[in-house]
Amino acid sequence: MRIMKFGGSSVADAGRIKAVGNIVQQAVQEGPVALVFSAMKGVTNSLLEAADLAQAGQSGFWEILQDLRTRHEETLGELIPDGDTTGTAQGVAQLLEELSELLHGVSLVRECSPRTRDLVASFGERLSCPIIAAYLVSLGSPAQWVDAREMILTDENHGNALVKTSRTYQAIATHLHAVEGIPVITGFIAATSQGVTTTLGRNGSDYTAALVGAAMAASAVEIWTDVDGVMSADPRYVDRAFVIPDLSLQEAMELSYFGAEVIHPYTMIPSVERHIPLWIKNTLRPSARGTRITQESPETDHTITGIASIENVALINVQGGGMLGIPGIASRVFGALARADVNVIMISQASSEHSICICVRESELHRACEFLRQELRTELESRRIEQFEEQPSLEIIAVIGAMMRGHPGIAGKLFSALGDSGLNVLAIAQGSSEMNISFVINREDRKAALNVVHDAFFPA
Ligand SMILES: Nc1ncnc2c1ncn2[C@@H]1O[C@H](COP(=O)(O)OP(=O)(O)O)[C@@H](O)[C@H]1O
Ligand SMILES: N[C@@H](CC(=O)OP(=O)(O)O)C(=O)O
Repeated sequence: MRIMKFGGSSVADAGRIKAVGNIVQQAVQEGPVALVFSAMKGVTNSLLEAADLAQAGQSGFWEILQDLRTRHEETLGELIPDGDTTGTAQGVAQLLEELSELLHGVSLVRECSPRTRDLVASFGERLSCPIIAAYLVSLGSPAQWVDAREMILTDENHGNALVKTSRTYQAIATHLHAVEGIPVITGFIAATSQGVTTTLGRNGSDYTAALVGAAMAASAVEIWTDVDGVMSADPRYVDRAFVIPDLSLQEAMELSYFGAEVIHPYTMIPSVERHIPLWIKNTLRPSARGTRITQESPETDHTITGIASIENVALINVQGGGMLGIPGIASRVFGALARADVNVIMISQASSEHSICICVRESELHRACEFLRQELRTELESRRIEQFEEQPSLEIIAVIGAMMRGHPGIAGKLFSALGDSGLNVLAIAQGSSEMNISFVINREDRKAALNVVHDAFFPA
């Protein structure tokens, strides 16, 4: 069985969905498939924006609701202009009515808990899948849409729920074996054992596909998107970015961790466990080979494999001569950030141990500093810590590659290229795996730095 996941870019409008229909009809000729779909492009962002507006008591969420209604009804009409879409249209209308009541409730109580946010975010996939399933049926492919909340079991960590994999694998296998025809599965969403809706983290439909692949012992998991594969850098910023033909799972994890949103970091885990190859394919150019991701480290004559970047990050710099003698200062810093539920993206510590530099998402900067100042208030008052500096509006860039391990001179080449271009580096870190070197720069230097590094390691 092939698991084929189509992201928001592949179902952005009726035209894209028709291209997906052609790809699916071809695939079905070759053997059994199960399909995973995301919300139409931009819908999840709109839903989360509507939740924020409703929580703030701003009426703008009504316009978003109306736009969603129009977009989904028009898409259904364009896909099936002549067939009977009454059932599907009624289902879409009912979902949108439910969403409307939910957002109205949020606006009345001026509160949107992480649990409620997950429920709001879930409507994107719940709207797209019935429409796509109805379209495939209209093409003569016996498709049946499946609500993944009935199969994927998670904990209660809303927004980034942890999957209970063994029970999930059993539930997926049981559920899908009962589906007649082609399963059209909602990506991104899941549920707790109490049936409360959760989500797998942004970009999480890839992970859904990998879970389905693992549960069904698939021959391959294919991530269909709008680029020819995993590229040597984000093609939106680096014109000379090229498709990486083969990637190891570890390299793919590093690239996705450091911002290559083309694939969700957790996607690789089920594949590692079950030796299932992952493919990144282009819905707009299905004949292109794509990128194959497997356990093996492919042969390459490049010293690095790719470059990734994470935008909207911030640095917290804690510095002071008095830090030298403070036992466990680092663990206290990490303890405070853990209590703040802040994810540390990168850390670099001066060898003199008198400074610690931490990189976090900009959206978590305020909370991180609040908890850190609380934890270090004694040292701050006694001036043993002299400096506590926050730097927002930054960017992390990482160079990644299995061949970097034990290959001297990469850091030198990287930072001399940046220095020669007058690009200032604010912090540096190297992963213990020696498969990545990451550094922090000002946000406005992002495009220049990505191209300088790409030219340095992949000269024309
Ligand atoms: N290294 C990379 N290789 C390929 N695409 C990348 C990379 N880094 C960032 N991207 C961006 O990721 C996008 C695909 O991810 P996403 O927008 O989530 O697609 P989908 O909606 O299909 O899930 C591409 O259009 C590209 O702009
Ligand atoms: N719709 C969800 C899940 C997802 O994976 O979307 P996409 O496949 O478009 O990245 C999101 O936007 O996060």
